[in-house]
This record gives sequence, C-alpha cells and structure tokens, in this order.
Amino acid sequence: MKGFTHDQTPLPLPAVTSRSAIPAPAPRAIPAPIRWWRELAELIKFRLTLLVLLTTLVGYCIGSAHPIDGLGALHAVLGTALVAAAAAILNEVIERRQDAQMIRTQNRPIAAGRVDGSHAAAAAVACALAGVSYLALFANVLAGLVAAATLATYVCLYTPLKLISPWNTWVGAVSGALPPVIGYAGARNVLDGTALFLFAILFLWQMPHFFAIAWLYRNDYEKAGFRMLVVVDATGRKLTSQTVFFTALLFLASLWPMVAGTAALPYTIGAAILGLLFLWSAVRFHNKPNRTTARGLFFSSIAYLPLLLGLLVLFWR
Ligand code: HEM
Ligand SMILES: CC(C)=CCC/C(C)=C/CC/C(C)=C/COP(=O)(O)OP(=O)(O)O
Repeated sequence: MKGFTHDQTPLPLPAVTSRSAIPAPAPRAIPAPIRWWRELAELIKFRLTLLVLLTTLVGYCIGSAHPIDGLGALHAVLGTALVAAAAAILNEVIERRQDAQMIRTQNRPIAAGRVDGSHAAAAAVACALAGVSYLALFANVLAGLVAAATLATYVCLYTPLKLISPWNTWVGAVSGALPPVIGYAGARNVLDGTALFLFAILFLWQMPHFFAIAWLYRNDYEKAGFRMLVVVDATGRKLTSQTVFFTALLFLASLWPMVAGTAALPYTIGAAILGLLFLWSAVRFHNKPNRTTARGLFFSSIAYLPLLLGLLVLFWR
C-alpha cells in the first residue's frame, strides 16, 4: 500500500494562514510505527469499530451460560473484528470521492491518496473472508453467516443507498444492530427473542446517535451529495421529531428485561435513569436544535450505550 511503504512525511496538517513574521517551527517527525497505527486506525474507523466490538462481546456474554467462556468470547470478537475492519475499509474505498469532499473525512488514507484503493480493497476482501471463516470455524456457522449479512448490508446496500435515499439510515442501522447478534449467535447458536431484543436496542439507539451527527455535519453531507434526512428535510423538523420518537422507543425497549424477568432490579433502575437522561438530551435538541444541543446528544449517545450494555451484562439472569 502506498501510504505504508513510501511515505516518510507526517500526515498533512490543515493549512496555516498566519501572517506572523516568526517562522513556524519545523513539524516534528512522527515515528513510523505511530504513523502506521494512525493510518490503520483511520482505515478501520478504530473508535467506532471498538464500540461495535463491545456490542459483540455483550451479545456473547448475554448468550453464554455462567461462567462465561472467555476463549469463546475472544473467538467471537476476533472474527467480528476482522469483518468489521473489512467493512470500514471497503466503505472508504467506495466513498473515496465523497470522503475527499467532506472536511470530517478528507484526511482519510484512501480519500487523501496515501493508500491505494485497489490494494486496500484486496486487503479488505481477504480480511472479510478470513473473519467469516474464523467465525464459522471457531464460533459457529450461524455467527459467520450473520457477520457476512452485516458486511453485505453495510457495503452493498447502505453505502450505495447514501447517494440515493434518506432511507439509507434505516439500512445502516440494520448493519449496526447486527454485531451483538453475531456475539449472541456465537454463544448460543440460535437466534431467538433475546437476539431480537439486542438488535432492537442497537437499532433504536443509532437514530438519535446519527441524527445528532448528521446535524453537526449537514453541510459536509450536502457538499458530498449524500441524501441524508438532514439534507432533504430543510426545516429539520422531521429529523428532530424522529430523534425524540426513537429515543422514547429506546427507553421503552430498554425496560423489556423487567417485563420478561430477565434482568435484576438494579438494571431496571439504571436503565430508567440512563434512558431519561438520554431522552432529556433528545428533547433539548428537538426544542432548540443547534451545535451545542446536537453535540450534547452525540456525547450522550456515546456514554449511554456502554453504560446500558454494562448494566445488562452485570444484572442479566
Ligand atoms: C446508522 C448508523 C450509524 C451512522 C450513520 C453513524 C455515523 C457516525 C459518524 C458519521 C461518526 C463520526 C462523528 C465524528 O467524526 O464526529 C460516528 C461516530 C461514532 N459512532 Fe456512529 N454511526 C452509526 C452507528 C454506530 C454504531 C452501531 C456504533 C457502535 C455500536 C457507533 C459508534 C460510534 C462511535 C464510538 C463514534 C465516535 C468515534 C469517533 O468519533 O470516531 N456508531 N458515527
Ligand atoms: C461485522 C461488521 C461488518 C460490523 C460492522 C458494523 C457496522 C458497519 C457498524 C456501523 C454502522 C454505520 C452505518 C456506520 C456509519 O457508517 P458511515 O459509512 O456512514 O460513516 P462515515 O461517514 O464515517 O464513513
């Protein structure tokens, strides 16, 4: 890959337009391993992928009998990690032109031309095949199939649909909701009501999560030609109403274990408190949509999910 072999320069920095007569200090060289890691982290969307893998681990823990089989969990997470990394890279290959037009993504290795798209695609396909086979061999075939379906919905449906219809977010939310199901299938080798519950939590959570982001980056999305709801809904009313609607549904769905008797009381109390705080954040965004409330909602989403999933694992029975 171009960026991993010849490139000795630090990653491009934003242009500095200072008129000061004092010469800027020469940029300090970044050690090669750090540079490579940064490129790889951008390629595989490291932080997003990390949370995705946490949901897989949670799915495994919920599906597994006590005590949890640590090696089994490791297999499920490793296999999913390979497929998720492949998904991120293929998305960046397909969207390299759009990514290059958006401020948020223009410095991604493929969009910026530091990594060759066809080499990256070949590596991603190898990674995807390795991940699905790994899951089929070391977890079970069902987990491998769910992972393959996650990859297919993300790369073959969601990614092209972003340029066509605002329904893309629903499709993307299906991809994002499947990783805990991979973990659950890896532990149980079946898909049942609990798998559906995990899917529903992730599906609903993604709506406020993404609508907050979409609001923050709506100019970027418009510039790149993405048909997100935030771009086609000029008033923003649909987007903010849907944000509250889905967060309220998420609140209700998160209380399902109380009704089904599958989680102890501390879970219900914790889920109710977290859900109300998240809902408050969504209502604040609805009543006054601006950068502050959108950012607040984004951070609430990032805090809510691991906390809720942590409670679920701790108090599941
Ligand atoms: C419809 C589905 C989703 C869409 C469209 C979406 C989109 C995005 C975008 C555009 C960002 C970048 C925000 C920024 O750079 O400031 C982001 C950040 C993030 N997303 Fe999502 N996301 C979705 C689902 C998920 C899922 C399923 C997870 C994990 C379970 C997740 C976890 C994260 C995390 C941890 C971040 C912050 C990391 C970072 O800033 O790089 N997202 N999301
Ligand atoms: C096992 C497996 C395949 C796991 C992956 C699951 C997955 C793809 C989760 C993310 C869901 C999603 C739609 C993210 C946004 O992507 P985006 O392309 O809109 O984000 P971007 O604008 O930052 O590129």
